Amino acid sequence: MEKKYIKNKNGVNDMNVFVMKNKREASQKAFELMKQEMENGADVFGLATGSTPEDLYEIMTASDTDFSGITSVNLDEYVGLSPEDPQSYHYFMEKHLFSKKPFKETYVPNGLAEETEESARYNKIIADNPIDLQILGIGTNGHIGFNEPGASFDSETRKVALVESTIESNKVYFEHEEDVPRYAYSMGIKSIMASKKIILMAFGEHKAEAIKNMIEGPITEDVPASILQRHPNVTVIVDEEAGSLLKR
Ligand SMILES: N[C@@H]1[C@@H](O)[C@H](O)[C@@H](COP(=O)(O)O)O[C@@H]1O
Repeated sequence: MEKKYIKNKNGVNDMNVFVMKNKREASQKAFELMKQEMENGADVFGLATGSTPEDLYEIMTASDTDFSGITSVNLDEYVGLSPEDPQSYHYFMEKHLFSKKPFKETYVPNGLAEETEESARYNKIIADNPIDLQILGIGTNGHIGFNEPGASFDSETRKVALVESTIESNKVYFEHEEDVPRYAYSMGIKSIMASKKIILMAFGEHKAEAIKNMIEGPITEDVPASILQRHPNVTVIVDEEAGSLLKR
């Protein structure tokens, strides 16, 4: 089952919003859009971590689609974690996708690198590999990547401090709360906005408020994802729970 809403906004771009029955169907939809983009020549993907894209990555790995011509650029990484650390986003990407499907090139920020050098290195990677299709999740507070509320819409890759609610949400992935890193390297909002197309997915009731604010609320740095209203090509794919507060 699929319902499509185009949210008309005065003076800003329309967003394609698909409300799907569940995460599986939503991820299948995202995969179809991804394949369409590949047929249209897309060869650089911006990729995300977290529970949101897990099913999409599973569908990608189970498919016979060839990704060996695709370059991927990930959104973020925890500062202080090595790529081999099972809690790192490097490890997550290897486990869920890269170890199963060969890509041409894969980039993730290096959590062990020094701040200034790493930010410059990653900004150059993004400049050299303009993103055709960016996959996004969303935090319960409306963050994208690790761009927390208050992040400048002009931001590029940099070291960011995670806010308390993000640490709280992410502690389920760690044995002890004090193990959750307090900082991350994150692609900035300006770089996310530079991608040609964006697919943002969200699942579960706990995301409903963020989805409503992102699509129907004012464009404000207090809700980082609200900037997507200004992007010319965004598709939002949610399950019924995450879409439950949207106006029909
Ligand atoms: N930095 C990541 C984001 O890229 C992700 O979209 C979000 C939601 O996570 P989840 O998909 O697990 O709900 O939070 C994390 O903190």
